[in-house]
Amino acid sequence: MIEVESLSKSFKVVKRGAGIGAALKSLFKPEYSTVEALKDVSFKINEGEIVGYIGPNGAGKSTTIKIISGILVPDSGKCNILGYTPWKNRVNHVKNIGVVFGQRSQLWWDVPVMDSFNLLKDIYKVPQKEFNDNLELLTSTLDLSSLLSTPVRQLSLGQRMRCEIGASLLHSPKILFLDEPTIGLDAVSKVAVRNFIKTINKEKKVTVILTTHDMNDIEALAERIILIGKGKLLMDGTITELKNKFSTHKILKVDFAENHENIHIYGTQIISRSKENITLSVDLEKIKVSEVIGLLSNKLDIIDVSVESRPIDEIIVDLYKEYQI
Ligand SMILES: Nc1ncnc2c1ncn2[C@@H]1O[C@H](COP(=O)(O)OP(=O)(O)OP(=O)(O)O)[C@@H](O)[C@H]1O
Repeated sequence: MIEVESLSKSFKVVKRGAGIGAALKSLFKPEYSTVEALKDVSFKINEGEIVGYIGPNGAGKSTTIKIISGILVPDSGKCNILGYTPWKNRVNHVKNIGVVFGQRSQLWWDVPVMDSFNLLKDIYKVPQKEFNDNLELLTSTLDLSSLLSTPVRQLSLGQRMRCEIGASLLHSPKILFLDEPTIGLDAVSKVAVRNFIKTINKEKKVTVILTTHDMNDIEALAERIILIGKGKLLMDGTITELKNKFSTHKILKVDFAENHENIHIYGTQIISRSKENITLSVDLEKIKVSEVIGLLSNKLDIIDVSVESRPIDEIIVDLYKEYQI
């Protein structure tokens, strides 16, 4: 469905020093340097996937999204999305895709949201019946009814983002590119946006490419992640593979009836303890969590047990460290 092959893109930027002298010099005698934003990036994405496209600041994520949505032309490489090359067949390509840039609005600032929706209907030539059906679905699932008559500039960030996502789907695209869709949203709005993305992926089979720094978005939505750093594609795999690779420890919390025993179990480290509970870090390469629970239950009257994996944010930090990005 989406085939990207050896994409490369560099930007020529003017070198600038600090101060007025340097500014004047760069105006009259500019010196240039080249930023290689993408170097030989290739991947394939199948219909119905939700792929998290991640990497640190400046990695090349937005550049990729801009190229595959047809906004930017790469220096070299190929891209085939549902039979079209985005930057060559823009008119046909944009009918297949919806794009949301969390940091930028596609809605007209001073007019009510509904007017923007109607304009998009005309731009994309959406048949009236399809538009009405989509509008009804989007209004109910994204809770837009009270927002449609409000000018965009009067909306809160969360309200605007719900309208942006609605706007991107009015023409029933098969693919959705989301660039930081939950940036700045509160917890409730984030969950609402995530649930909505899951719903349209399941029910309408919309394929989603999601770039975000919020690893909870990735964990909640994406089964597969593609990691990019310094313009290069570094890893392409499932979240489970990633977790297995970096989750060498689990946190085990055990509540028990009062106890005074000293607990020493091979492969574990005590993080905290009191009379009624203990928190252990379990080294999975040395011992299984179930074995630790078994050993503890021989000695103690256990009331409750919980096992936690390492938070995904910490795993990503390790991942970035491993690739030195
Ligand atoms: N229009 C431009 N002109 C010059 N350099 C650019 C331009 N757009 C991007 N770059 C450079 O290309 C590199 C990749 O930028 P890009 O915006 O794709 O990164 P990103 O992964 O989306 O980062 P972030 O997470 O910070 O949004 C950066 O070094 C950036 O400075």
